Amino acid sequence: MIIGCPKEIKNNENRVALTPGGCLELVRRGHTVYVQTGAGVGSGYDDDAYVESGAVILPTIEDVYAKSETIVKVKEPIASEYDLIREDQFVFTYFHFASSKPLTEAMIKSKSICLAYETVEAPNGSLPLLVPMSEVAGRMAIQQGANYLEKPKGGIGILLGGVPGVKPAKVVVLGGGVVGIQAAKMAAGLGAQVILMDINLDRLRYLADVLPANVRTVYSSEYNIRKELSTVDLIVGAVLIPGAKAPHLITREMLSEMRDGSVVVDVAVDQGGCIETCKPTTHADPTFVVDGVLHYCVANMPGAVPYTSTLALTNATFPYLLQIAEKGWEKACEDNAGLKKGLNVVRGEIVYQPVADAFGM
Ligand SMILES: NC(=O)C1=CN([C@@H]2O[C@H](COP(=O)(O)OP(=O)(O)OC[C@H]3O[C@@H](n4cnc5c(N)ncnc54)[C@H](O)[C@@H]3O)[C@@H](O)[C@H]2O)C=CC1
Ligand SMILES: CC(=O)C(=O)O
Ligand SMILES: [Mg+2]
Repeated sequence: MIIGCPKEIKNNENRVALTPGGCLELVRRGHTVYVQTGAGVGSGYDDDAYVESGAVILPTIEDVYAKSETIVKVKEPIASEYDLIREDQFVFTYFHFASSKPLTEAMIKSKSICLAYETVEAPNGSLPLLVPMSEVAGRMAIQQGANYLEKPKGGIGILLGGVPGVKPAKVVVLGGGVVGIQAAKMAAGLGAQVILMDINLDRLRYLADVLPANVRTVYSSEYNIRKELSTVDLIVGAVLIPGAKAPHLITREMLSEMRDGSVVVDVAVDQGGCIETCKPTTHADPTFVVDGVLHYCVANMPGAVPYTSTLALTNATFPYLLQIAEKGWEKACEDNAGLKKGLNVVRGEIVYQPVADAFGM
């Protein structure tokens, strides 16, 4: 198979979808690997490392798309890439279709095959290609939240853990999945008073068992969320309904109950965000203020820590890429029902129901 790995072009996206180690495994098995020059630099891999692993370096993104049957990348194609993707080309990456109608329409029009990392399922129903980046983003959410709570950054001016004799900050985490548990652990470790909300009672039982005493689990409802708004310092948005547009757990109207200088970090922004006022931001310009509340809504948080994220991501994606390379995507999906769940758009049609529902298509 001919596999191409372009350089990511989203703002401050420093991850790369294929490491030299992965490249070596593919080339050994007789596959051809094209890597765009500089694709790995942000993650610590120069072109020479790929050449030593048997890859061919191409000078432009156009070359990579034109010469490859399969494209493996990290983030969703952005507008300048839409026209590079062609009929029958197989694209393996994060897509987050439900948050972007233009992307969905462009991929339908391309007649390519789009297999989205974020909806691939493991036999136990977990999302193995989302988990590692959610682990990164969950941890980062607290680092970022703590930073923006500082006064010079626009925050209310509170230290997450407080100090002896002075109370800590209050952190509310909406969604107790992978992002949620990592965020809660980090915030608790720093000494904050943490409230972790979910609607899955079994999950709440588990969270209550494994998390420290300064994390309180609460059933997620509008009533329970509203009760915290006037006293919360930091809210982390971490809900997910796989493949679907995120539900708005905090509406524009509810936001007005929060204090000036309080912070929301809506990690769920890649699926549209669970705070109504959230809109995607970049690492270059990560925040904006609505009604006195500082919003951090970066859609590619792990892109800022590529030395961690590239390895964590490719450890998970590579075994699937190998199945696709060895068998072709159709046979690989036939043999692996969880991989097949990643198919979102195939040759001009949406094949993933929550994406179709998001746009009434
Ligand atoms: N911005 C970024 O850079 C990144 C964003 N993400 C995103 O973070 C979000 C969360 O991902 P994960 O934690 O991996 O998902 P997950 O599936 O592990 O957890 C989601 C949790 O939300 C809960 N939930 C659903 N509806 C709820 C409600 N109404 N109230 C409270 N909880 C509710 C579920 O029960 C589940 O426990 C996703 O949108 C994911 O794509 C992940 C990584 C990076
Ligand atoms: C999952 C996601 O949005 C990211 O890793 O950038
Ligand atoms: Mg206000």
